[in-house]
Amino acid sequence: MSATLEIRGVTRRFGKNTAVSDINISIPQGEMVGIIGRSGAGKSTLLRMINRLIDPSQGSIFFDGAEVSQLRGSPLRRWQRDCAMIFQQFNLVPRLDVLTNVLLGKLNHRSTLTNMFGMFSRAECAEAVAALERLDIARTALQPAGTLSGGQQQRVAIARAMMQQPKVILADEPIASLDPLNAKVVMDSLQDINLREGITVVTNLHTLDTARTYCNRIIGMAAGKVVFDGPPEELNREAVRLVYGADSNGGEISEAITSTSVAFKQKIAASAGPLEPAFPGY
Ligand SMILES: Nc1ncnc2c1ncn2[C@@H]1O[C@H](COP(=O)(O)OP(=O)(O)OP(=O)(O)O)[C@@H](O)[C@H]1O
Repeated sequence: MSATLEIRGVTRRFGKNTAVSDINISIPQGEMVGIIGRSGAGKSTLLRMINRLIDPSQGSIFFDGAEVSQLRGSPLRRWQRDCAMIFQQFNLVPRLDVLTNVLLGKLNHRSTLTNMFGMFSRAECAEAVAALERLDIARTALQPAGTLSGGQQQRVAIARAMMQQPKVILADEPIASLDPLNAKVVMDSLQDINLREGITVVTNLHTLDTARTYCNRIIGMAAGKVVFDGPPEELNREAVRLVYGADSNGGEISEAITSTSVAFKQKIAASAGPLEPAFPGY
């Protein structure tokens, strides 16, 4: 069954500041969508509204025809299970072992009573190990999660998300804290899940080349609005300028400064002079 995520006229204000302004997006099931934009463009706020970590000030969000922006109680918990979230800082419990962290993804599937006893079934443990194996980190299963590298921790977070058997995965800057090689492993994993399970993936990304490489649709945000929505091949120089703006000297934004990929780093190193980022964080 194909389920579409619909964002209709969604606005979010914080006091007088409008973080997200009248956004309309329709995402059919199975798309891999990258949301790009400068810091403060409203990317995280948008994802957090979809998952209902915060509520819209105006507008509605629908999934498979149901208005998720109105859900309360157990239907809301079901939506938050169907719509798994991955964060830049992994959000694991560092002192708990990796396997238990992954099993925590099952909590929303179980009754409060079962959760109180804290017991996981053999089938759930086997599922968690299989999720870790798929992400090539099963050997870390009994280590405290806090002892793993950033890249490994993000893979644990993805395994935990998979335990929710989600229909949608929202990833908020999933590779922003990782070195380029770990970033690639994490993006490869998200892409594999998208392609093999048909799970919709919507991910905020700081780096344009990552969005181009992995996403079949790119949404560019600037000042809370969608200023680009299309396939990577349509994201031309003019569209990039709309999303990121001109630099402080009025010059063009170079794609390389929105990149952390190994290929771009090598290109920068080989270029004639040092490339100063026009704004920090990109
Ligand atoms: N809880 C909050 N309270 C007040 N203002 C907020 C809150 N969350 C976000 N904002 C504001 O909303 C705007 C959009 O922030 P948001 O974090 O969504 O941007 P972003 O594009 O995700 O940026 P970044 O890439 O730096 O994470 C910013 O002006 C931010 O200061």
